[in-house]
Amino acid sequence: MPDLQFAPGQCWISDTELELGLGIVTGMSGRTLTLQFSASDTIRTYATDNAPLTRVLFQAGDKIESRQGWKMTIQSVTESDALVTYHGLRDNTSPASLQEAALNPFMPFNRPQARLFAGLLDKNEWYELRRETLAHRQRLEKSDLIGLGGARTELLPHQLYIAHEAGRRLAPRVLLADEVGLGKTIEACLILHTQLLTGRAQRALIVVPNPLLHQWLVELLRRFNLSFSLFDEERCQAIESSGQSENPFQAEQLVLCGLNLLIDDEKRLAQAEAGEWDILIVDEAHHLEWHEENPSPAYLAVERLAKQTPGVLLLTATPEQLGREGHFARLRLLDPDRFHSLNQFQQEQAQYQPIANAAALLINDQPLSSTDQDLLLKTLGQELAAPLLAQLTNANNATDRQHAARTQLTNLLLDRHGTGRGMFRNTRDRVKGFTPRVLHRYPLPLPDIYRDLTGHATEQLQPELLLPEAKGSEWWRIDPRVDWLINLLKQYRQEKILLICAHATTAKDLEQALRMREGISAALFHEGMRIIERDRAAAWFADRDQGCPILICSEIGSEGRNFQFAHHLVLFDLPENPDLLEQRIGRLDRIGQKAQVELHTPYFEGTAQEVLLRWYHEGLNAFVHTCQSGQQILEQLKPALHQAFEDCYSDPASLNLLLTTTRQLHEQVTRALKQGRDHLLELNSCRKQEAGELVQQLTGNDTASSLADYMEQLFNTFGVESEPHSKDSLVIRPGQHMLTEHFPHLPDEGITATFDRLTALTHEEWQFLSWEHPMVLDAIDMVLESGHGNATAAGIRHGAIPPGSMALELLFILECPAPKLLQAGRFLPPTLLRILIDQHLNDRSDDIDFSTQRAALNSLPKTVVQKIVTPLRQRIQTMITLGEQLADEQARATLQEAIKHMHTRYAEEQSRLEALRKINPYVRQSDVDQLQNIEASLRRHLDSSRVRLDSVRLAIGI
Ligand SMILES: Nc1ncnc2c1ncn2[C@@H]1O[C@H](COP(=O)(O)OP(=O)(O)OP(=O)(O)O)[C@@H](O)[C@H]1O
Repeated sequence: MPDLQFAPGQCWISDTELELGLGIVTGMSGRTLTLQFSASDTIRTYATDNAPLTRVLFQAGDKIESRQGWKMTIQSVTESDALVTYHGLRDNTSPASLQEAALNPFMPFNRPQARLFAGLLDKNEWYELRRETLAHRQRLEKSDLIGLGGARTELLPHQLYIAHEAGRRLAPRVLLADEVGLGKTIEACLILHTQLLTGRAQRALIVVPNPLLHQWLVELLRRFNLSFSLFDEERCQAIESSGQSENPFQAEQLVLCGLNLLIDDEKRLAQAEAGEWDILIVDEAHHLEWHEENPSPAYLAVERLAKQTPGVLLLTATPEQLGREGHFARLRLLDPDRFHSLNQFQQEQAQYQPIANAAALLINDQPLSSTDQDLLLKTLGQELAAPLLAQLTNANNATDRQHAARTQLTNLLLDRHGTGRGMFRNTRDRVKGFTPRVLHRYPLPLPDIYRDLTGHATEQLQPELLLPEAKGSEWWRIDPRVDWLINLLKQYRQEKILLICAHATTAKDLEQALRMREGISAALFHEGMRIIERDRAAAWFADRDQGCPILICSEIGSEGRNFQFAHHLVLFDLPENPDLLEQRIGRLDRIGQKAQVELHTPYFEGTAQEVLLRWYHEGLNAFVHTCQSGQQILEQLKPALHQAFEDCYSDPASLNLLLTTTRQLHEQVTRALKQGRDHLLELNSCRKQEAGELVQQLTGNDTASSLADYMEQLFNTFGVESEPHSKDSLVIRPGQHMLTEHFPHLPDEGITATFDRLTALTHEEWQFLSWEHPMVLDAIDMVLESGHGNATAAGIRHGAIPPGSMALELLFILECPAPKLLQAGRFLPPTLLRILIDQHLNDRSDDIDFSTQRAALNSLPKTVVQKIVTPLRQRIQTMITLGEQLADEQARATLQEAIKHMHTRYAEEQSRLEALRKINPYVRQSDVDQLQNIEASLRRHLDSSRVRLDSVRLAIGI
């Protein structure tokens, strides 16, 4: 590079760091010079012989700005002692002069035409990368599936349906109540992911039972790349004492904390309440006990948070575990205005039956009686229902028209009734694909030590707890269940076994028994251990090679944890609560379980243990099948069950009567649930067709994804090294000569990554690169926010551009500056408008596309380009002005289309909500109002959309 001619007071700009703004030469010494970049408060020293700097020189016609802020259009330029002075009209009124050192250092210098005229040109490949990036951003912002495809998850229809439904709402308030192990955590995270990526939420608080904290933390990071801060008392104190923030909950955007932190300490709760969250997620929400007169502290805490937070997601697999009252209470947290009276709620629940019946007839393609038709007319309104019913019942209509009417009526019914919008509940029966569950029963004789124990018959369920502690004659030395367990472990030597019992004492004793009697190492998991110890125990158990064969848990192990890598579950005792039994089994019987689930239950013959086991198995069929009705039946039959515990010695025949009654009730309740409210709820929790389409679209996106090619181009341009690692994976690391100091989310040691979903699911230690991965999103921003690639010039051999002539390719962006949460991009994403003008001012946009003829483009030395550009500056400016006019015309049509699309969407949505509101009290008036406000605001912002020149490419015929 030739030596550049520098002099103090001159204005230069850094080729590699445009963001520094204008720099003034402040000193020269030997072979170095110093520049001061006042805009960025930076001083840089360069070697004079290879400084990456370009001289800033303006010409007549250019607009410049002084340090004081006044503007001037240059009329002439003079030079003295290597410094230039500009002359023109100050603010277009009085004559003025401005020395180059007095230019405003903040003057934007990454505008493409300014760079073109200043000779600050990038390589052609940069321009191409920019153009592709603009096109990708446009596609991504318009997508309706944001947040759903980027997580490391299988694309499961029932989850995607819910996440798509709720994730797109502004401030979703829903109860996620899928049966155990169907993926509520994943659903909640998908909703959260969508809310965060679309800007609908920025601050999120997740509250979970303490034992599940780490599992959540890991799932959020590993599957969703969401880095939450784990809050406990220690962390709060650390933030307070560091002075970072008075309220620790204000110090972070994404916070995960245990429920106990909030209920144990009023100060922490008040701080969390003042956290200004956009969304609150509460896991295992059935813990929030509520009675009309006496709500629990946990309930009250969450109630306070839910009042302050626009979006609320409550998760529970067993919404009715604490009875209907509890269910009502959770819905009340979501919408206190709607659910103000338990009594009214219960009455409404009973009224859904006829509507559910009609929906079932429609879904099952069965004829509608005149009573059913009347009901549809009454519930949906004449206007809507009458034409559809006519279409359905007209025998002359083609079957596909009848089918369409049937589907539409079903959709209307599902839309407008029940807890549809406020609650989702998928069941195993509908989701399907789960492995079978098999029960193995092991009758054992009741040992004498337990025979004479006085106490309540229910205490026989865990008789070991009644024995006084006595060293040397502990229960586990004599209890036949322990011998049985040792044998089982020997039988399944190669397998992992999860054991759950009701109490921590039993768990601890069992661990001791296995160790002392057989030298078997067992991991322990109970409430007396610290969370970190529990996590360690779970990890030891999970370790395939070095891990222990058995994990012994007290009841807390039965909630929320993922142990589906094992398929043997020992129910050392049985809980007296069907939902709890399902929770226990759900540790293994959950998504991801590949083998048949083996349930092992030892019991003492002729005792309450046998009664309970038979009641569950022969009465409720609760072992091999999820029992939805169990809780309700227990409420009715509890006294009879307890009586059977008492009578098992004296009157074994009474048990048969109880079993018969239970079976009958089970059938009845199951039938009612299938037909009634819950059935409607199930149908609405995953509409098969829409869910299937979502899976199809996302799978299509995965396979058609051009991400790998795009990222390769990006890596090459930025100097990031990438090389294949193994099939479907690559290693990415910072290169020796990177263009930026840091490439986003690329640590010094590099990463291994894959673009393939299946590979990502089996290799959780690798990054899953999708269009939603933070590395990709931040790299897109980096390309677009820097001016890189927005001005280039190339020599071209092209029939339409004879040697010596030129053409200008202009990339404009039509953009709607609007707050992120309005999601204007759904209608008008930043839209790329490409215009190509030749030297004779002809629009050649449709004839010439350089991107398809990259080989014909040749790079030209900067000095050559500048020699060509300088005398043609006026002409180039005219070409740009013409391009702007053409782009404006194109933009008008695009904008009209976007506004029309937006109106149609909102009109549909509004009329749907208005109609829903009339008949479904679960739809809030605020939902309808909100929709109207959003539409008005969107319209305002769309109207103020503008076209901006993003990049230029000068093509010079050679
Ligand atoms: N789409 C998915 N892709 C991959 N794994 C999944 C998916 N959905 C769920 N899983 C896995 O299945 C298991 C159950 O999911 P999750 O914990 O979300 O269920 P849950 O309904 O919250 O369970 P519980 O009722 O026990 O709280 C977890 O190990 C989870 O990682």
